[in-house]
Amino acid sequence: MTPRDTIAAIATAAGAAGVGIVRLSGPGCRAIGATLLGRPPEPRHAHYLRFRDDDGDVVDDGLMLFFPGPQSYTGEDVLELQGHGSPLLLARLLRRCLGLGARHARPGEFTERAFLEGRLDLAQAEAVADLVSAGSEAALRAARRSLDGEFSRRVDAVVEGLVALRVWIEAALDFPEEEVDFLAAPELQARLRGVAGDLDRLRADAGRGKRLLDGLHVVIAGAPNAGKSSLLNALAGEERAIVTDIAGTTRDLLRERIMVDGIELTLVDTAGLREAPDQIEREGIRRARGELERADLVLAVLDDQANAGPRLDLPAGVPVLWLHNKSDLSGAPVHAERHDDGEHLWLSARTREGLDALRRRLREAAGQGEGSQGAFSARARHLEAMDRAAVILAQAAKQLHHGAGELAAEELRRAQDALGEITGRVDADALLGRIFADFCIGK
Ligand SMILES: Nc1nc2c(c(=O)[nH]1)N(C=O)[C@@H](CNc1ccc(C(=O)N[C@@H](CCC(=O)O)C(=O)O)cc1)CN2
Ligand SMILES: Nc1nc2c(ncn2[C@@H]2O[C@H](COP(=O)(O)OP(=O)(O)OP(=O)(O)O)[C@@H](O)[C@H]2O)c(=O)[nH]1
Ligand SMILES: [Mg+2]
Repeated sequence: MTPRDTIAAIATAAGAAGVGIVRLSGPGCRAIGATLLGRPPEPRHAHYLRFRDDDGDVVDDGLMLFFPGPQSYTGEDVLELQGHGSPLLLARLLRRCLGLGARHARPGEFTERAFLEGRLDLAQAEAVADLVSAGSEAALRAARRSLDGEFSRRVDAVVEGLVALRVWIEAALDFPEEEVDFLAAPELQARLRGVAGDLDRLRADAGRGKRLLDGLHVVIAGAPNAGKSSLLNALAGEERAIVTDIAGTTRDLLRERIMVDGIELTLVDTAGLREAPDQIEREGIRRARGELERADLVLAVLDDQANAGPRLDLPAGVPVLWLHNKSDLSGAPVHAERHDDGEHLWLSARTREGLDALRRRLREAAGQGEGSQGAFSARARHLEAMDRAAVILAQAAKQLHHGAGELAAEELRRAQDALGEITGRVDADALLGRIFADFCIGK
């Protein structure tokens, strides 16, 4: 292990605040602390002191905390200088530390060191960032769970299942006279299906976790003049989009981050879908279609007076909520109906009647309902790794079926590596040790 240098940064947000913290990590912490305090700092003790420049001028008064490694956030020696939350003061305090031999930390470097020291795995380190940037209570809870290792434990459980399978297969290969029977054993096939099922469930839960973090991507679509832009404005609570009674008003995509009862979501207003007369509008419609492909939820806006207008042609597989707008004109009462093509709501963007019911649906769709219980945060990177592992597992099942044990074992190892990328620790050896401990091949 090469000795690391000592890093320093202002750990608190930019801007004036009650208190601000300069944090250091690395082997120089003890000496820098001793220089500033005039004696070695006691471990985990709050020292009150005056922070001074190298020429003795008082910069600030504040607290010093020294955490000797490995009992610290990074696992290295950590020093914290807690001063008043003035950006100018904190910059001076930081400069003083740099003068004493520390260097400026790169973004994420403290958490990176915590990972390198084995204090956190990769998924947990990512959860630290997700926790800090969470835009909703549910996202916060999910990031908390990932930081506590719930996601990592689920990944490890699947990896453990894979390793156990591989050990079986490899054992079978070592006894060639019994190999064929052993590989074809229904129990082995069933176990492989079991692991694949666990992976599927983990993938689904992680997908939910990702949606919680990213916020729901909601696209408003419909015929021209149906009231799409009016709906965006009503939900945003501000006149963001231009509304006129001219069909074809909206051309560009208009994105709004909105809060619905404390949940953040992205709403996208789009050009009305029709055979457009001009080139600009046609481009707008092309963009609208592209956006629909990426939607988590489509709000399909219909003008409730225009009985059964032309069918909207929406991409398959995207959840749709049908909104019968302008109910104030059609006279239809505000209500909901469930049809074969999904749920239909009657509302009025103008009078705002029915908007609360829509907000409730959005809230449910964002996973803030019952569904978010027990969710953990996850990222696209994690989902991609699980997708790869699932494809490889399907391949392994085929090979096992054909009695190609050697190849199946190799695929299982690749699936394991793919999942290992999530936590960043492919400690197969440790797992193998644990599994071999209660594997009675030698008996
Ligand atoms: N002042 C301050 N507050 C902070 C942090 C920090 O770095 N400084 N954190 C930074 O993100 C978070 C807390 N994370 C931390 C995680 C572990 C340890 C730590 O010292 N762990 C030791 C001791 C455990 C114990 O005494 O029970 C250990 O695990 O061995 C400290 C902070 C949030 N609040
Ligand atoms: N009475 C009534 N009028 C509405 C309602 N919603 C929208 N309108 C009116 O319908 C017209 C079209 O509204 P927009 O919000 O611009 O419709 P749009 O779907 O965005 O139209 P394009 O951008 O052209 O595709 C405007 O005159 C709105 O004031 C509603 O709920 N009730
Ligand atoms: Mg519009």
